[in-house]
Amino acid sequence: MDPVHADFFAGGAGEERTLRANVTAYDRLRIVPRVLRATGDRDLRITLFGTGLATPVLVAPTAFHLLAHPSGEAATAEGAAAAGTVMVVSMAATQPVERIAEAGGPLWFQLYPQPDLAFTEHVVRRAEKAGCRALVVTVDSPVFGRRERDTRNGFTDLPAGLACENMRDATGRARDIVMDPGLGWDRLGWLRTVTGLPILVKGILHPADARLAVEHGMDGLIVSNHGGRQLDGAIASVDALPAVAEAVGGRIPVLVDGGIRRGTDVLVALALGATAVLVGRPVITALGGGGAAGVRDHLRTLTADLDHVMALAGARRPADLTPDLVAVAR
Ligand SMILES: Cc1cc2nc3c(=O)[nH]c(=O)nc-3n(C[C@H](O)[C@H](O)[C@H](O)COP(=O)(O)O)c2cc1C
Ligand SMILES: O=C(O)C(=O)c1ccccc1
Repeated sequence: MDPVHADFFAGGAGEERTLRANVTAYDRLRIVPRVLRATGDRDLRITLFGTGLATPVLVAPTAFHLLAHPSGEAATAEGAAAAGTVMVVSMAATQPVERIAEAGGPLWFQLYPQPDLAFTEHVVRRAEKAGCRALVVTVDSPVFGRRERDTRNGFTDLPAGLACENMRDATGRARDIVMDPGLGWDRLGWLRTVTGLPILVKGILHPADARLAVEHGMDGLIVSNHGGRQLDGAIASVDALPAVAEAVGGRIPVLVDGGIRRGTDVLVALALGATAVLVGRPVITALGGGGAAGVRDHLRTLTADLDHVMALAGARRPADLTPDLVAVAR
């Protein structure tokens, strides 16, 4: 991979404190296993918004897959489908959602609501028609994070010949994605009138915002700091999870992403109140190294690792994972 693109994928905002914290937070969380629970074989299947999944590990929305592999997002979709899980297609995907959907599903579509409402509605319609089963609205990006690796490398845009294919308007031109500092809950209310798809808000860290998400009729939320790429210094996502899960109180599914690398990380996240987790950078690495098969194998390996550590912790199903199984190391 071009080192400039590798830096784009790997990097975070500012000092990269939050990027690191997402991973190191899991180092401080220890599992308090149960024994003699006679769990037998594990069953990792979950159902989200009516879709049955083989695993509680989903693919997070990430931009520009054609920079990682010549088969791009289509290969990621094929790999996720083979592993029996959801791929969240980024609004900054480098292939059309229709083509990605041909390669595999189930898909959800990630949206940065654009100030141009008619255009936003057009993008939503495309995602719906392509068969996407939920919308993931990213709300942690009122402005674009400052990623200093990209600044140093002079990486500002996609190379010639590549574009955000789902940003094409009626004239066929691919528009730039606008980060909108004017985005508020009213716009999510508007979006609700535009689509019948389930809507998840991505980028919740504060329990008060989690309560607002429920009050505004959101169908799910994702505890996330955008993989440390937006607000450097933001709380690690797994550290924010318990208070958010408590505020939601089981009314809607709570998902989490950021720093999930091992089965034990998934176990801890589910125990602290997540219904499912999403994985970002490891999927890009797997895509770059092995295309669709790489993505499939990565997701299967992570799921097998989860299965293994659940056996060791005395849990049969994701629902068996409760907060008492996690202690903070001193
Ligand atoms: C290269 C890259 C591109 C990303 N692009 C998007 C995006 O287009 N939309 C979005 O909502 N999140 C985006 N994210 C954030 C991810 O969805 C996710 O929150 C994060 O990567 C999870 O952390 P992890 O990489 O440690 O697993 C991106 C992350 C990376 C690393
Ligand atoms: O890099 C990102 O994290 C991201 O969200 C993004 C959004 C738009 C274009 C490119 C990347």
